[in-house]
Amino acid sequence: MAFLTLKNIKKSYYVDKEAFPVLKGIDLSFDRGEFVSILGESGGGKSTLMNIIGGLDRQFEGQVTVDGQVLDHSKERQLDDYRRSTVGYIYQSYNLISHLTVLDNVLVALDMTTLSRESRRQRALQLLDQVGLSDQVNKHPNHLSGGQKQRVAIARALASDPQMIIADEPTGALDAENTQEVLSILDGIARDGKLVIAVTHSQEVANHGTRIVHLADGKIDGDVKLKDPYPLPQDTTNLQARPLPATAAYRTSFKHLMYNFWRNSLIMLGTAIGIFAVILFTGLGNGVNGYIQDQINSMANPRAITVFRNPSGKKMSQEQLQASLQNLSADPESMFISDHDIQRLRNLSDVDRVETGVMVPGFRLSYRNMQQSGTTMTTWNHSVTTSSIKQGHRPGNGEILLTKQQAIQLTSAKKYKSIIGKVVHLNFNWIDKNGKPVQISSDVKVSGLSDGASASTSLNHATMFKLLRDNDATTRANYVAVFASNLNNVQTVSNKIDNMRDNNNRRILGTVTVGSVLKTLNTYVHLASTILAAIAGISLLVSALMIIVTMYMSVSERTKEIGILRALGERKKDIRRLFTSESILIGFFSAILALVISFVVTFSLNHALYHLIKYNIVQITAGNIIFAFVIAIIISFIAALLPARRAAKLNPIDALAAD
Ligand SMILES: Nc1ncnc2c1ncn2[C@@H]1O[C@H](COP(=O)(O)OP(=O)(O)OP(=O)(O)O)[C@@H](O)[C@H]1O
Repeated sequence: MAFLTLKNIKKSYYVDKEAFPVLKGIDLSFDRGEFVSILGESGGGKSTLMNIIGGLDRQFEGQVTVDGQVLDHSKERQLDDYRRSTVGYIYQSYNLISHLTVLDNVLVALDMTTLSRESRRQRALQLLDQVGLSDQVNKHPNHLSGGQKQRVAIARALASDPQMIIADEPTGALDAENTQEVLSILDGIARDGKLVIAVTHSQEVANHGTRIVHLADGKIDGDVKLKDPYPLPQDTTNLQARPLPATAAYRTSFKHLMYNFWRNSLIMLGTAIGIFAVILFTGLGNGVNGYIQDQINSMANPRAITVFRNPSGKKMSQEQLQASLQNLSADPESMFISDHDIQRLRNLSDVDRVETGVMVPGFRLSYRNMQQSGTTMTTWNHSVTTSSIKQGHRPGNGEILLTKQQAIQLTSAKKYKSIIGKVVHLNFNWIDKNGKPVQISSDVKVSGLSDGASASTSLNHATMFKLLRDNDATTRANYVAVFASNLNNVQTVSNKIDNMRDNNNRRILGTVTVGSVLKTLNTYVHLASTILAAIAGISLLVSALMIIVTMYMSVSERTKEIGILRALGERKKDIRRLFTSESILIGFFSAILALVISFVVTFSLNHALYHLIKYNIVQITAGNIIFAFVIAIIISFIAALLPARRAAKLNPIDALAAD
């Protein structure tokens, strides 16, 4: 049984629905060990026939049987396997892949065999040695002569050890010497027991073979046997073919990326700038958030919840509650918190400590002949951090902490610090147990000065209570500082306090937390950094468009390569992956570049601003880095989808015909 049989092959091309018959019923059979030349006039359909035999053309009538198996042209997969394992192509115009070295051009075919990586390399080197190119393996094709190029193409065609070599005018572009060399190589291939079918215009070339088939007007009009086919060798173990592994696609993409290094570097730089902007703005958002938190925490204990009486009995916002503090002077009694309620606060879960305090809405200070009126004086509690004391220390027994402003008013802008340690006279009104007004007045020593913003004028608890008791004033608390056991509990505890009800189901207490102020601030910062990151996202979108354009350009530049790879047996999927993998590599390297830029800029910004704010204002987290990589890879993958799809859909014959 013949190795290859063609039965009644008919093929027409259609131009504007008009059929142009090219092959009009071809019946041929070929054996291994034959070197068949196909002769015929130009336009006679020789290349068309070769494409059908080679499994590149699926639109024809008739039957092709190879090694006893009928090729099913409706099954693309089967044809891919057939081209990969059974056919090797040699073209007039060599069709080497220009961005790959001579060695890599041969390895492209070997990647689709089951040989180990090292064996593939060894085989490629051995084949190149056979065609006399062992000293050219690392050159790129454009540095080779025509004859050398054709020998690389022959080595590539033989790489996967196919049973059949199809050569379309293999010597058409070669001089006499190179023609002789190529012909003797082809002859050697047939001697090795393979079927060689070569299309040629030259009778002289044709005479080299074992058989000449003549094609005219779409039919066979001559079939002359010059010699017997070469005998088949005893050892017929063939290489096993396999589909192209993904790693090979990534390797080829990487090489292509490197081949167009400068162009790709610019694209990566463009993409990296977009990713960098996203990283920077999110890092800046983190930094500003942290900075504000740090600032507030240095002034007030974030676990502290300041509790006041809720005079309305209804739900109140923090602002409404603070506004209601004017009741402290208008109706002080309405603001006292009962012992029972304080006990309820102490009984709450997740609470570390409860400190009762008194807040006095107005007071007067005198020092020597200077007078000063203040609006709020409180008992010192642990919600205020000592860092808000700028000079001196927190008030001890018989002491008072003033604000810097008060000190200036009682002395002068220059000598205000001199008041620390001096005795001032304090005077304020409060009420007794029956609600009658009481005047309180006493000498107190200035312990220190606060910045005024985070700590008001304060006495310690013992001093305040002693003053009140000595003057028969009530010592009932009108505010309580409650400390949550940890930061995460602040909101829950605060909500519980806000929700405490009396017998009439009216709310009793209201809370003020630093955390909620912080939360509002952070919401704004978060919003601002999200907006900035979204703007940066637009530049990412531009980067994605840039990748799409580049990939489309790459597809049209590499159309011929797509044809070559399809002829070698690559599937549509492999072609798609060729482009998606390149794009993903671009995304990946862009992300690395973006990270380098981000770290340099972050370091410089933080370094430049540190002495101003004592804080690293840009803070890039591991999450930001992972996000940058994920987004870069997703964007580059999506950007490559359409171009890759277009590449995969190309008809291999049209792709091979591309310039
Ligand atoms: N895609 C196509 N669409 C329409 N007509 C085509 C197409 N490809 C080839 N043809 C036509 O089919 C005929 C046969 O072409 P083919 O390339 O097979 O001839 P050939 O014998 O190989 O010619 P040559 O020796 O000049 O290379 C020619 O007339 C050509 O114009």
